[in-house]
Amino acid sequence: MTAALLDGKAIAAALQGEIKQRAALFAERQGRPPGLAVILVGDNLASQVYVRNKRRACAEAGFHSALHALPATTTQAELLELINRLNADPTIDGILVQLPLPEDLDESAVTECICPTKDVDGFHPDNVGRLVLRRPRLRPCTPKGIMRLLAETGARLEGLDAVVIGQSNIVGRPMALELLAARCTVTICHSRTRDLADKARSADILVAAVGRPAFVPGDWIKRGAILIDVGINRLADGRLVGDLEFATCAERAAWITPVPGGVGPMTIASLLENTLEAAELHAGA
Ligand SMILES: NC(=O)C1=CN([C@@H]2O[C@H](COP(=O)(O)OP(=O)(O)OC[C@H]3O[C@@H](n4cnc5c(N)ncnc54)[C@H](OP(=O)(O)O)[C@@H]3O)[C@@H](O)[C@H]2O)C=CC1
Ligand SMILES: Nc1nc(=O)c2c([nH]1)NC[C@@H]1CN(c3ccc(C(=O)N[C@@H](CCC(=O)O)C(=O)O)cc3)C=[N+]21
Ligand SMILES: [Mg+2]
Repeated sequence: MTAALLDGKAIAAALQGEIKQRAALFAERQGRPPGLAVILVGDNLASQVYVRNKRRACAEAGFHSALHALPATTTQAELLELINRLNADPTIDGILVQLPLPEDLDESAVTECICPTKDVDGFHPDNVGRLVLRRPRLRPCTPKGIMRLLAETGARLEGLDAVVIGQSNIVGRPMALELLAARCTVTICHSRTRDLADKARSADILVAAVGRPAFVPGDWIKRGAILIDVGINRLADGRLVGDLEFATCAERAAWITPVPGGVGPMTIASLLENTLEAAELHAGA
């Protein structure tokens, strides 16, 4: 078997086309477009690339976007003051603070300062709690985008064995909750997991969110599995690769996401979708 490619780039482009139309309708009715504020603290190079991609997507979809690029020396008080100003700004529907933050800043205090209806990352405890309770409002972008990719396979998810490698707040945990809501049987693995290869081999759906190049070899893959590669790893030669050993994994799987062009573009499409949903909440639409 050779896996079919789950083309995130193409699926995200189609989604963004629909979002653009909905945004135009919103702007016509409300007299303003949906607005996203992105806060970037310090000069992390990868973060600059992602932020550029996010702002480009906003422009293409007809959203208002405002970049707040702050120096690495920004204090916690200054950052919270900016967030409070954006919380009160009626032209801004979504606020995204690019992570990771420089060491001296407190990520959870910053996340909790964002108004939950403007939390387009879905990281605020209110939104996390809502996801746990299966009454989601704003859902974390990467897992949300992945659920859309899974829908594109046409597979019936109910009852499938899903294995998530990685338990971070931004990817692994919300991913597991999304899969559970779809009534998969979910296993979450991490750096202390024993017999990881066996766990992976049991997976009908395998999501790798580790951050190590080619971490998952082909002989960990069940034949016919759906493989989702979240990892974004920049090699010394400049190439971008995922967490899966792509060629050997693709030999066994039914579906596989490429890196680049898989999960990354879906994350950005979900961010736009969340910003539009937040705008609709704010407009009472
Ligand atoms: N495509 C996209 O849209 C996005 C891509 N990413 C990428 O996804 C990757 C993961 O991101 P993120 O979740 O933030 O990363 P984190 O570093 O926060 O989490 C990595 C997870 O992998 C686990 N892990 C590390 N080593 C092993 C190991 N040897 N065996 C099993 N598990 C292990 C860690 O376990 P433990 O908890 O025990 O330490 C942790 O849970 C990165 O490459 C990141 O760049 C992230 C966000 C969006
Ligand atoms: N508050 C916050 N929200 C995030 O959503 C968030 C974050 N912080 N910090 C970092 C991670 C990472 N992330 C990515 C988004 C897009 C691509 C993306 O566009 N990837 C392209 C290629 C990008 C490239 O060329 O480097 C692709 O996979 O095809 C990747 C990674 C969002 N994150
Ligand atoms: Mg992290």
